[in-house]
Amino acid sequence: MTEERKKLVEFKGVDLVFNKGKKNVNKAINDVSFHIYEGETFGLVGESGSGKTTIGRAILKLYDIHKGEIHFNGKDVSKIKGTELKKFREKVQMIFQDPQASLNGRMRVKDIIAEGIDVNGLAKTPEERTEKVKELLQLVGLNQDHMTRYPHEFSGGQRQRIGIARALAVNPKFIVADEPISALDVSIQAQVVNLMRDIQEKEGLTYLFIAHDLSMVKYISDRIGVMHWGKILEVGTSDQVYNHALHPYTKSLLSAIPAPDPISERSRVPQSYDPTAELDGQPRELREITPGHFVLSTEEEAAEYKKIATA
Ligand SMILES: Nc1ncnc2c1ncn2[C@@H]1O[C@H](COP(=O)(O)OP(=O)(O)OP(=O)(O)O)[C@@H](O)[C@H]1O
Repeated sequence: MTEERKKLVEFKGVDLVFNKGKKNVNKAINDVSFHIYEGETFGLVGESGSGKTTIGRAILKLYDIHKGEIHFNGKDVSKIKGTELKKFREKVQMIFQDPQASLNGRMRVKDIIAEGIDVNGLAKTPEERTEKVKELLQLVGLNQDHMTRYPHEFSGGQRQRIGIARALAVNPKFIVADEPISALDVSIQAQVVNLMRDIQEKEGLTYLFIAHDLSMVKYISDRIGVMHWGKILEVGTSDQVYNHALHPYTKSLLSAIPAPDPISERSRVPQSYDPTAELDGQPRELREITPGHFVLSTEEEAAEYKKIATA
C-alpha cells in the first residue's frame, strides 16, 4: 500500500563531498537513496558526524551535491537557480536545534517572524503583515503581547515556538527540523513535539526530523532512517526500526537507550558494533527485507536478514 503514496522528497544516489580535492576531503553523504512521503514525519538518526544535518541542508539547497539527484514534488531540484530557486525556498524551511542562537537577539519577535513574509513579498500592507504575524503567534501557542518583545525575554520552549512560527511564515510544504528539542528541558520537549504534530495536521506539512537519539524520534516519526558514516543503513516504519531492527548498528543504538523502569534497565545489555565491517569493500545497497523495511546489505546478508525477520 505504501508504494502508492506520493513521494515529496527523494534522494537518488546522492554524494556530497566537503573539501573536494583537498587533503581533508570528507564524503559526508555517500551514495544515499531514500524518500519521504508527503504528509509524513521521517526521522533521521545517527551519531554526531554521520551526515544527518548535511542531508537536511542538501534538501534545502544550502549545499550543492556532487553526484545523484534530489527530487522535490517530482522535480529534480539539484540544479535549479534564480527565481525557480527562490520559489522553491518558500516551500522548504528549517527549524534549528538552538533557538537562542538561531534568532537574532536584536530583532523584535514580530520582525523575526515576518522575515520570510518581507523577503518573499507575502503581505501587501503593514496591516496584513501584522495580521499574519498574529495568526502565526496564535498557531504556535504564543500571544499577541509577545510581538514587541525580544528573544531573550522568552524561555527555551517559547523561543523554539518563535522559530517554528518563523519557519511557517512562508507557508512551507516541508520542514527540516534539526534536533529541534535536544536543547530543551525534558518537560518541555513533549510540548514542542505535540505542537509540531498539531501544526503538521492543520497545515498538511511533511517533516524531516533529525536526532542523534532513537528515543527522541520514536513518538514523532512515521518512518525512520538510521545513518552512519554518510550512509543510510536501515529504513523502515517506526515499529520496524524499534521493534524489529536488523542492522547491527541500529541494534547497538537501541541497546544504548536506558529502559524506563529499573527492572528492565538492570537486564539491558548494551550491544557493541564493529563499524569496520562496513569497510570490507563488498558492494552493499538498501535491500527490502520485509515490505517497507530496507537494510544496507550484500545479497548474502539480505538473505540472512530475511531468515531472521521471518523466523
Ligand atoms: N561545512 C562543512 N565543511 C566541512 N565539513 C563539514 C561541514 N559540515 C559538516 N562537515 C562534516 O561532514 C560530516 C557530516 O556532518 P553533519 O553535520 O552532517 O553530521 P551530523 O550527523 O548532523 O552530526 P551532528 O549530530 O553533530 O550535527 C562530518 O564529518 C562533518 O565534520
